[in-house]
Amino acid sequence: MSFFDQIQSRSESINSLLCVGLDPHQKELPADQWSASEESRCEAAYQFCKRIIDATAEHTVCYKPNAAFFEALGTKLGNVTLRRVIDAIPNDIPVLLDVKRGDIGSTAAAYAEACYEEKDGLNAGGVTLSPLMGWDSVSPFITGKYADKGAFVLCKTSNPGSNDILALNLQQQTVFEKIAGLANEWSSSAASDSPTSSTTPRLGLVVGATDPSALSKARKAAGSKLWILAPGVGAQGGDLDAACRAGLNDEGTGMLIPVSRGISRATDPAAEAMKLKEGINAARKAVLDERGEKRDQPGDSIAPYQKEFLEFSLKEGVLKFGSFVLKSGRTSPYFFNAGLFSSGSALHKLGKAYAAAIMSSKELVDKDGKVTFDVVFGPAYKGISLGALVCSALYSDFGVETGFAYNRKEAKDHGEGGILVGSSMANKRVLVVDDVITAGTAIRESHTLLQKIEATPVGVAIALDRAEKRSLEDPLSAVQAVARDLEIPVVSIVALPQLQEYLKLSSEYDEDVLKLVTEYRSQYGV
Ligand SMILES: O=c1ccn([C@@H]2O[C@H](COP(=O)(O)O)[C@@H](O)[C@H]2O)c(=O)[nH]1
Repeated sequence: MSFFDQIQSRSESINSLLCVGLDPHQKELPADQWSASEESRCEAAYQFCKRIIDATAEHTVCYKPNAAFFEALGTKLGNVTLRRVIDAIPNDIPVLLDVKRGDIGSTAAAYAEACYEEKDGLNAGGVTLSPLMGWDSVSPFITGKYADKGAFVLCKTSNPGSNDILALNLQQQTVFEKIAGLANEWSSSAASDSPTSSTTPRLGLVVGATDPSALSKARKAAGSKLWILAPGVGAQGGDLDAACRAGLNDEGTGMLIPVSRGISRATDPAAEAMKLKEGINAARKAVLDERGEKRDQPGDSIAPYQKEFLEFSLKEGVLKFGSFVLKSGRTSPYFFNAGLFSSGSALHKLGKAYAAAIMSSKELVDKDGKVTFDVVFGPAYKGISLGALVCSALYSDFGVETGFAYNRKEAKDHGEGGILVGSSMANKRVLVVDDVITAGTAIRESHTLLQKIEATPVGVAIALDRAEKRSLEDPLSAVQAVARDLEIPVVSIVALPQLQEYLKLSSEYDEDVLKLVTEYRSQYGV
């Protein structure tokens, strides 16, 4: 079983997200033993760790010895003691060696041997790494003969100094968000190279429990599959509830809370570990209940990605409030023009919002978390760029690999010819991506085209669903009519209820705007 599979399976079987740290600080060892000799220092450190292991084994998902404290014991026996400690850990408990390595590929390969080799190395199952030297410094730890190992890369560490570099702003995101996104990409590409083609992640992130806002951004940037190691609860003062709210994935897991001094300095480490495990589980339950309640508010609640989408749509002028006469003759208090998404940052965010909507939908993701389509199809013209953005964001944010195809409006009679370009769609399940559905004509045309080439259309993703009746005599919206006639789900990033909800929560708009949108919804909404 791979490292992260072991973490997952042990976490489930003992119902815990606790990771016990093994840090034999000099201060915690008897002073006379420390000063007597390297041998006695090492024996004291070993006994210190063994006592914690014996007291906490039933509560911890894994153990995290920090190499620094063992190196500090002495050059003769420091590493030997670390290996003795690792050997004292029961076989069914994974060992995460906190070494924070990072070096050029050939040196990283030597570090990996030292950390992982069973005979002459430390026999760890996973490690912590610095990602700042890039993919070639990380890959030796998780590919080739170490494909079953795993690594947590430093993303936004728990110390105050983590703001000096990791929180700096790049063009569209912070350094740590960039790291989170890269870790997701690296993890997927490492997994796709493997002969077993397992989709289990190979990488996780270290994001301090001391910064819940960073935790939430890192979770968003990394997607829901990567495990986050969130140190800082206990001696560093991190807020457990806030950290869980920000970092847990949709299933209320995907996060390990490592605690070292908070356990080793307790008078009863066993009781403290149990208390921590239960405290973490109570926080998980509260978060899931909170999220469940939100989900239960039919149609109106607004997810973070939806709020963000509305915010940047307003900023870009794509979404406007005012008085707009529509083709239908109705006067609408808002107007949405996706053609105005015209900057790199807006397009990047747009793709991410579509991907988040698709991955949050019950209709396009099966119960095992797999998408129900093989190819993303962008119909000409607007759908072409949208489809490409969606396909790319599904991969970068969720590690979901699909094909991409689009059509030309005019068949080409030279070169590759024909009207379809990109991934083959025959006998494949296809998701159609477009901006909005007005009358539904374009989507119906795409549907006919796909059926002609023996592709199976399985859904449509759009940016905004106006969710309004087509006419007062026809109670269905254009989206509902498409879904009914074509018998496929239509998923949107947002619909009219979220727009209304956004206005309720936002302090930026005049109350009149909310009033007009509310009136419009009650008059025309489905
Ligand atoms: O961002 C980070 C990365 C690693 N650590 C390590 O975790 C433990 C925390 O010890 P506590 O006693 O629970 O505070 C320690 O080994 C650190 O080196 C971290 O704290 N923050």
